[in-house]
Amino acid sequence: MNQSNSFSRRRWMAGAFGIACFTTRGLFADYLFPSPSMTEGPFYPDKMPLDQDNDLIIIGDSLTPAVGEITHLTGRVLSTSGEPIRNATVEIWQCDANAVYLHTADSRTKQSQQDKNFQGFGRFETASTGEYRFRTIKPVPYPGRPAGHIHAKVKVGGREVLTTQIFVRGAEGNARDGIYRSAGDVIDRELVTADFTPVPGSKIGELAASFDFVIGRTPDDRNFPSTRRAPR
Ligand SMILES: O=C(O)c1ccc(O)c(O)c1
Repeated sequence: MNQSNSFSRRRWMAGAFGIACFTTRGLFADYLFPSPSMTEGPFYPDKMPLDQDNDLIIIGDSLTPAVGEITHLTGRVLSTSGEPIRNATVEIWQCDANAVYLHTADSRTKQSQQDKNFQGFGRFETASTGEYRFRTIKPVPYPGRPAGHIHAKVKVGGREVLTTQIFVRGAEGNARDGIYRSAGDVIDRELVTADFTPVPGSKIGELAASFDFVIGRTPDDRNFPSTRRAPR
């Protein structure tokens, strides 16, 4: 075996190795699981509140906060390859502590129960890190919906790219909630569930919840479970 032959054989092997790595990269690449889409439900606000900021606890410059367990909901908007998505608009809406939505079909019949200090809807636009934050309340059950949940919608460039819901890990009503159960398999339910944990040192019992919105589909989608991992 002469020198050049050996050299070219090594080159060929290196080339083949490179091609093999390239072609298998798709199988072994690490993609985030896309957030499952879930129903918008009947109560996306039909009349937007004047205050649509990311603090749902205080309306305008009111001094009276909403009733409920104050929750700092934070997270990121990401692509399935883990890139932060900037200029994404995250909208959330949920019923108040008395289970009344900011929607005339709901509040009309429950006016006296409505918490007038709960904003019911909020918006946040992401910057380059894809991060968002809201101050809201821990969601409570709604008649017929035993699992408390926060509705969410993500828009990019004005286009709706995801409508989903955020559920509370360990909530007693989860197992009885038809919409939670229909989210998909156990992984899908995991992907729409967040821990609501006490904020260390908070004297008023605030909670923190972290939830990433992962937009899109993995190239291999549902075929290679080993390549899918849950958002943190
Ligand atoms: O179908 C319903 O009645 C219903 C009620 C409340 C919700 O938040 C929802 O998503 C659906």
